[in-house]
Amino acid sequence: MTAEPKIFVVDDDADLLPAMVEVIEAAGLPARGFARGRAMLAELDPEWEGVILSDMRMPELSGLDLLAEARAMAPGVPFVLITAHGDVRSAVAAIQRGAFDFIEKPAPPEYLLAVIRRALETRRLLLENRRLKERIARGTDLRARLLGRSVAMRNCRRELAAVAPLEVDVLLYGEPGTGKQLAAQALHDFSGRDGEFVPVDAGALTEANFGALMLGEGAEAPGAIPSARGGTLYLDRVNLLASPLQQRMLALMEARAPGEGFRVIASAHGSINDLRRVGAMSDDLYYRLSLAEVELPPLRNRETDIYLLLAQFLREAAQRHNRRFPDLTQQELRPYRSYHWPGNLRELRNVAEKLVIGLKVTLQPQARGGGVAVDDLGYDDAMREFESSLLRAALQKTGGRKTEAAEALGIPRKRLYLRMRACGMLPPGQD
Ligand SMILES: Nc1ncnc2c1ncn2[C@@H]1O[C@H](COP(=O)(O)OP(=O)(O)OP(=O)(O)O)[C@@H](O)[C@H]1O
Repeated sequence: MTAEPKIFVVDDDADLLPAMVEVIEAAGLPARGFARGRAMLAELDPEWEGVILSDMRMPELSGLDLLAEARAMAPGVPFVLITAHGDVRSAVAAIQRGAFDFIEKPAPPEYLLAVIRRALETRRLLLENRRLKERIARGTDLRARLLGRSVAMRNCRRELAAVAPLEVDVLLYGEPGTGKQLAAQALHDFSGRDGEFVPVDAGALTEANFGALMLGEGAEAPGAIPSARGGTLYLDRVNLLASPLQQRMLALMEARAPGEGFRVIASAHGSINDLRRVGAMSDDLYYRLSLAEVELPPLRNRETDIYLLLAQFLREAAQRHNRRFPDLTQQELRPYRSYHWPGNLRELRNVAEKLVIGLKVTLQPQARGGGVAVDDLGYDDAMREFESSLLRAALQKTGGRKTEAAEALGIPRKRLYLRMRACGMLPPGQD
């Protein structure tokens, strides 16, 4: 039989062993025979979904000794001992030492098969139960890391928990400060991958430094890709990766050996479709990353989370600075819910920090095209923020058609490109 064996049969009797394997396989259960216990132990994997059936009397390693070693190596794998007729003492000892069951010789085939089927079912239920518990633990832990009770956040966590263990690359998208890097780290931690989580700012990669930073060519450090082998490469701001570098990245992703490669989690401020519309992403990379994309919702769409997050960030800041938790009146708190939060959770965290150390906080009322708190961003950044939301809105309205967007804004097409470049919406070299 070529299928993975479900039953290991151990017996030193050269006639009985093949006969038992034959009976079991005839019942549709792939089995493998071993004349020695040690040979079986060498093949035993603690995650195996099968069952061990072993004779009691064997010269090298008795059935009871084999039971003890198998229990130590793979405690969840059921072990059924075959004892001589009337050998009550061995049968009792086997059960006391954790055997699943015992069978007296000579056992009718139907009885043997019934015991094996019961043991297999027990094993299946045990593994299923464990996987279920792991899934629940993953969900609970995600809740503790990515805070928020809003429907948007709950959906987001559900999607993250679903993609975490899969062997697929992921695109996380959302406005600045919505928790993309936090989510990427959580995806890595729950992926079951043994390797490292290696973050790289794709916006800072150039043709000149790509080889050194990504592959370690001519550099002292090993490079991000070798470091992420068996783990996760977090490509932050993938929308800013220049087109030729997108091609190089894609080739490296395609060359990954199954099971040994690095998983890519990319982040961008827009969804895959947005990025394609503004021409920031090649079709090839698009198809690679479009399998799994998860949006991190903006804070203004998670109104019910604001106080909860503020309280948490205040607690953390108070602890960090060894200050007391600030008293805030209802009136002082009211603007927090209606404010636009362009910097999202990062901005809320900064505000909490200011409140704890006693600095003045001014939340500007929302302006059209995205409210911006000049206080927190500074004039230049605030203007850029305003300009990019204006450009994004025009492009969105025209389905990404730049000529029409330029017309709608009343500026020449060339100027639209220049302004998109200035706002980091176009990779260098594309116009
Ligand atoms: N759901 C959340 N619960 C608690 N803290 C959060 C949550 N989301 C984000 N944060 C915190 O907000 C800050 C910004 O998060 P993060 O750096 O992950 O955002 P980002 O989307 O990657 O930002 P950018 O796009 O600017 O790189 C971090 O301090 C992070 O710990």
